[in-house]
Amino acid sequence: MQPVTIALAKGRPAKQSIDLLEAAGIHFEDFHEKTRKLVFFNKDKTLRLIFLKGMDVPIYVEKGAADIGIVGRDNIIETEADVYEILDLGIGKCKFSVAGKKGVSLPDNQSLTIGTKYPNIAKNFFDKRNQTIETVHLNGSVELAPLIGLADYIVDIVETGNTLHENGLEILADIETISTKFIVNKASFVTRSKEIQDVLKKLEQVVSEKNANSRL
Ligand SMILES: Nc1ncnc2c1ncn2[C@@H]1O[C@H](COP(=O)(O)OP(=O)(O)OP(=O)(O)O)[C@@H](O)[C@H]1O
Ligand SMILES: O=P(O)(O)OC[C@H]1O[C@H](OP(=O)(O)OP(=O)(O)O)[C@H](O)[C@@H]1O
Repeated sequence: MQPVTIALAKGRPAKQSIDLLEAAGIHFEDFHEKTRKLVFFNKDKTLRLIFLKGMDVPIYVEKGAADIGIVGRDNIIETEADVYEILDLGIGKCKFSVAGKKGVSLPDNQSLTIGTKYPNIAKNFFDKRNQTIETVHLNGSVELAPLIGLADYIVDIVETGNTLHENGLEILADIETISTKFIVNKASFVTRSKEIQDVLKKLEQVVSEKNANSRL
């Protein structure tokens, strides 16, 4: 039998995701924080872990190249992947916001230029306001765009708000909250149900214990 493949997003929440798997008793051999390897197996080779860019995780899962994905909801919404979103892992918590230079308002009656890593999310938000936008698709340091005059506003992730604050920007509207999700390929959910439920139940247990402890 093929191993069940778990696609895990590299980047910020990767360490916390691995810690959750470990706490659930799911260990991958030879894995260590500084490794450059991208594929790992558990001891009995029933599970395979692959590391990839967050934006690629929902694609791998939708196409069945991975059965399970552990990835930020930002990537799921942006890619519009057709997958089951099963469990909120309670990590990687942040939100999507529209921001601009301090003191500048967000007009609702004119076309705007928006700098963002997430053009679909930006477009969907402004579509709902019946507002046309031109997006400038950026790959990072998005907060620079309004400062340098590349775009009037940005749509980006905000966690502490420090990056906005330190660059003289402020939130003008909140779009939605984000966290890291456990997603599953729709066909695998049926064909590999037993193996997937086994991983899911272990993670659910760890997440609910963490939530209970944080309420104490
Ligand atoms: N400031 C933040 N606070 C909390 N979670 C964040 C923050 N920024 C990003 N995230 C979450 O962590 C995931 C990975 O973010 P990170 O910025 O580390 O990715 P990255 O690897 O730099 O991105 P890219 O894939 O664009 O190179 C995001 O998809 C999002 O879900
Ligand atoms: O509200 P804060 O806690 O300041 O976090 C928000 C920042 O974190 C993310 O960027 P990241 O650090 O991933 O860098 P990037 O510019 O390469 O996307 C995001 O794009 C913001 O810039």
